[in-house]
Amino acid sequence: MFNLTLSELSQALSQGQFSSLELTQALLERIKRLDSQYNSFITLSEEQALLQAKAADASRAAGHATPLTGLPVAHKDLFCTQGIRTSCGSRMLDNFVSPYNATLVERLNQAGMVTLGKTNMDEFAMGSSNESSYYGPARNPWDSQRVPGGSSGGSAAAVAARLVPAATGSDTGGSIRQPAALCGITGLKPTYGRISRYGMIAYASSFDQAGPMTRSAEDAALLLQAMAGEDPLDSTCAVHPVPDYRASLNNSLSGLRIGLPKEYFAEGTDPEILQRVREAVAEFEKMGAQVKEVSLPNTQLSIPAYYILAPAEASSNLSRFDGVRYGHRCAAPKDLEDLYKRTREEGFGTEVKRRIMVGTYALSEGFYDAYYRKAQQIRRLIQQDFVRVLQDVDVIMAPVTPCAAFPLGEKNSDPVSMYMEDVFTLSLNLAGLPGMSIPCGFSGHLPVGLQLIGNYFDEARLLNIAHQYQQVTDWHQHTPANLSED
Ligand SMILES: NC(=O)C[C@H](N)C(=O)O
Repeated sequence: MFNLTLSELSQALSQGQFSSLELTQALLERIKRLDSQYNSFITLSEEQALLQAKAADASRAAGHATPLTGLPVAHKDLFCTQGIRTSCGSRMLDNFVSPYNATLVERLNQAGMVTLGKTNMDEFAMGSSNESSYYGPARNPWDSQRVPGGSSGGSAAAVAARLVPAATGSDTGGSIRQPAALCGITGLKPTYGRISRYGMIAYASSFDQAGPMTRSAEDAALLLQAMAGEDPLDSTCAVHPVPDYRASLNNSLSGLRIGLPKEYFAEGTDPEILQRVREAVAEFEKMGAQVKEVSLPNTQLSIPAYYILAPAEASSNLSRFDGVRYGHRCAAPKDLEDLYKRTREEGFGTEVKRRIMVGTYALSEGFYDAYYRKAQQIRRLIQQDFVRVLQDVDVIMAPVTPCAAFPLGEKNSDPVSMYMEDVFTLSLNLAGLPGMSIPCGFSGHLPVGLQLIGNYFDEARLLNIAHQYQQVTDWHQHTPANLSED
């Protein structure tokens, strides 16, 4: 049962092959047995999970099951969960239990899903390797000496290790797609505003977007269906109709126009990765797609622009962690200033402090025009590049990452080399566009991701393209060798 997708599990539950309670117990047992190898969970919510599973079985028996009823899920530890700790991977929130659920969590609960626990992540979602977590790094199930990517590394590792069939993630500059690529799973970052951010701990509010991390595009469609849609509690959440994502999964790709941005195929990327991406594109040509080269000329400006704007927003968002209202509070403060200083000194890790300082500097009097304003102008140019190209093509295809999963510790001491990991992912966040990562082969023993970039609110098309690819290839079904005996 561990290798089944959400869609297959849903069918097995409706046919009575096993109950949600049995499935939940089996997965909890498996997590307890294996997760010391991956460190993919920060918190297990066993008690609540068993209650939710029993309730799901009861509602199925009463004839009220939805396609998600009784299916297990894990949430990245930045989604607030009532009664279950939400740490955001930080000492600052190590003791924080939210009094309410994030809208996304609430919606999946309402659909009958069972929350197994909260997954590991880079502290406050800042990182591309999961190594900045206060709870220690998560590890890649394909090679435990390597990183799973970040910041949603725990979610990706848990899904890849078959500890849970699906998890939630968030993507500010690549945090769903990059770990999905490094762990060989399917990850979708929807259009900015497609899913409510209410109850998702804010990092960079104009970029942050939640999304599903699954083993197939079909499962991503199933989860997105329940997650997407307008929310009066988040004013940036889009008022835009939610289509039936599964209805278009089997549309033909004949005539599909694919753009390959030449800036994403330049030197500096692992040649094996470029080769796998080209092979994947050839599969689409066999299905009747037309391919042409396109140009996104401002691509090389996306890293400097993002690493001004995201820290600027973070420096503002994280000012709320002051030891007064909730979270960590230093012992015996002398006065208010001492309380702020020591609380923040003790509560935040190195990368978070670095970004708060960079962001505060970029926003400060006299530097604002040189950095923040310039970066906003670049953001607009990058967005215009995409808008122009997406008038001529239906989808842009590219690598997700410049290299496969790297060894733990390799980039940790050099922030810029870590930031370079995001070179192919964060321009989408600057533009607010949707993107996906799907497995498309291997570089050595490590998985490679293919990135699909679509127009605003065109998630249905991305899911259709990914699903069709997964009908003619089996990369998404590969399992890390040490797990195949289960
Ligand atoms: N949160 C993200 O999307 C990860 C990105 N690497 C960052 O550190 O900002």
